[in-house]
Amino acid sequence: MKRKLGDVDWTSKEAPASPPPKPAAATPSTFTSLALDPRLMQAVGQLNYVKPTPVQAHTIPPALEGKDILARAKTGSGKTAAYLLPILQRILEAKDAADAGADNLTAGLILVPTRELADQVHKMIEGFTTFCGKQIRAANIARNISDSIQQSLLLDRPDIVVSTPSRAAIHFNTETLDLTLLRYLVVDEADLILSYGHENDMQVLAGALPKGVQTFLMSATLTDDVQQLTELFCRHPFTYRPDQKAEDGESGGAVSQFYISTGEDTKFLLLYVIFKLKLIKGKSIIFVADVDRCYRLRLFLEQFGIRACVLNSELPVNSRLHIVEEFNKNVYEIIIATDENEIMGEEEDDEGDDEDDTATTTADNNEEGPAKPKKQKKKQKKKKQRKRDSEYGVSRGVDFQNVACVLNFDLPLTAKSYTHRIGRTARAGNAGMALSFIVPRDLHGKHRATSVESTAHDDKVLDKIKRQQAKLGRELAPYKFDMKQVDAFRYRMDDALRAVTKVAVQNARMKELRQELLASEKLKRHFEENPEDLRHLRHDREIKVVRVQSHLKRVPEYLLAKGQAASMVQQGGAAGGGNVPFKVGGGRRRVIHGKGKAKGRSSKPGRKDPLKSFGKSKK
Ligand SMILES: Nc1ncnc2c1ncn2[C@@H]1O[C@H](COP(=O)(O)OP(=O)(O)OP(=O)(O)O)[C@@H](O)[C@H]1O
Repeated sequence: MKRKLGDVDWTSKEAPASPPPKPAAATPSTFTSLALDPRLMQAVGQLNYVKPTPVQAHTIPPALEGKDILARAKTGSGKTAAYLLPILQRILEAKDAADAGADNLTAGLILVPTRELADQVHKMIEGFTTFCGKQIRAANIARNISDSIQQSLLLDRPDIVVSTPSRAAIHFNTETLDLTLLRYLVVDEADLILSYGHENDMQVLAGALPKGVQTFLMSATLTDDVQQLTELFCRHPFTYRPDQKAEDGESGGAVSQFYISTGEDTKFLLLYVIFKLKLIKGKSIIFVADVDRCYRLRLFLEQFGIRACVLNSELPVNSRLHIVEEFNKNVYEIIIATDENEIMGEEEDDEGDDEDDTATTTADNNEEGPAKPKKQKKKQKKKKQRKRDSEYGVSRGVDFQNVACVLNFDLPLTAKSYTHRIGRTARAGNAGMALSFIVPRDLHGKHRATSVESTAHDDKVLDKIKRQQAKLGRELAPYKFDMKQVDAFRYRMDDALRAVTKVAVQNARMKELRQELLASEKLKRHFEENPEDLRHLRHDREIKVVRVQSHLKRVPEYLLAKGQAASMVQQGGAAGGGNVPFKVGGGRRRVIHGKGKAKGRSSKPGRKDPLKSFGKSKK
């Protein structure tokens, strides 16, 4: 266990050899056949889990036998329960058998890269232990609470500690986190943990583990980092790494992926049309390149009466957690998010990167990353001055529930970021769509809305994404709007965009931050005491820093009348490009696919193509 991260030769990207997963026949198809404790089974039932997902079915049995687990399974496939259930089962067994000291030791340590994830995992533990009385106690020490509270939580020797590596290492060093009797270690989002700058902390923790700890490494992609951690923490792990096509087929819920080639200004136009006419049915997450862009989009949409929340590393952690919580309760329909930590961490993918593309592993690479052009470095330096939370993460691991569409308003800089972003939809077997705006080289620069550096790379990144997705048997299809119809909305877009000046964006950013800092204090109490008293605290209030143009809030009839006959969408050229993605919902509704040749026709009888009927919209 005392090996150093740097000791390992990572020239091969293959995971260490291990037996292949057992054949499907040997895997349990129901939770009952997993023979879990009745208290856990009751919770599973309450959570409406009908049967184990493939990763759960394959890994829970060997985990219950005490084997180390290395699991690579797609985003949203249920990896959290795949490690929590066997750990909880074994802790309950130990307690029932009145194992010496079982009541007074920290048996499980779960390491996650971000605070968002720590919160989520802790909530899942609470969910699974609902019927265990006080038998199992878990503490989340990544939370924004004072050191003294963290210490008192740890001194109480919770059965399970959920933490980021840095928090865990701090408490280990001050001897408040006692790992001497640890039995289970989980590294969740293992492909990320090093790229979040946790290398030194992982090293400290690896050296602190007692012999015989059972390790779980869970990841959506297999990178060199995962391999590095495997060597460091695992003993001949049982490896679950299904063929991606089979995985999609088995678990359902693959993401339908589309892209639209467009100019920078037209991105705003399409955004306005898509959301004002409610062309997407259900909740959406819009990803943008940086914090300013969050507010630019929010102010832009606000002028049309479209409310959205922003989510970025600048907001206090309590606000961020509350926003995700409320979004999952369907209080909000649109989140505009940045994933700046990922962008900072991995500006450059190597040519030919695939799903296993390499994340950087320097301890502080949230800020530095690999060598970059001077201009980029300068920009980063500027960003560094802003107060960012390096343990913020939204595109990875966070369980946004029932997201119909991930809209990449700005394309990410790497294919890996793309994979994680689109993983926020089509979770737990649901359908979902990813739509990406691409600014091709020839349209780059022909705009005045804003200059975002990332757009200069869109062509290149799109190629990488396509190659990566093709390897997984998935495809990105072009999607074309009938721009004649869309253009009828352009002057309104122009009016709105003109009002969103740089100063307005800065004011909005400051105003929001002030408000959220105030809210954060309330939220702190809320999280500690009573979750019910903050229903009214909304994060999508109008920011009101630009002049009100009330005419923009409604769409005149004459614009809608034009849409009666023809669909606003022209079907795309590539195979599968005829899909009409814009009717994706939460729950278990499936994407409606058009037939491809017939304009906008739904493949399901009795259901209308929403784009075709947009002329009748009551906007
Ligand atoms: N057996 C199941 N049946 C139904 N829903 C499930 C099941 N297992 C997990 N889920 C739900 O699926 C969603 C995704 O699970 P989870 O967050 O564990 O996925 P993940 O694989 O860790 O995703 P990511 O890689 O993005 O972190 C959660 O809302 C979870 O409650």
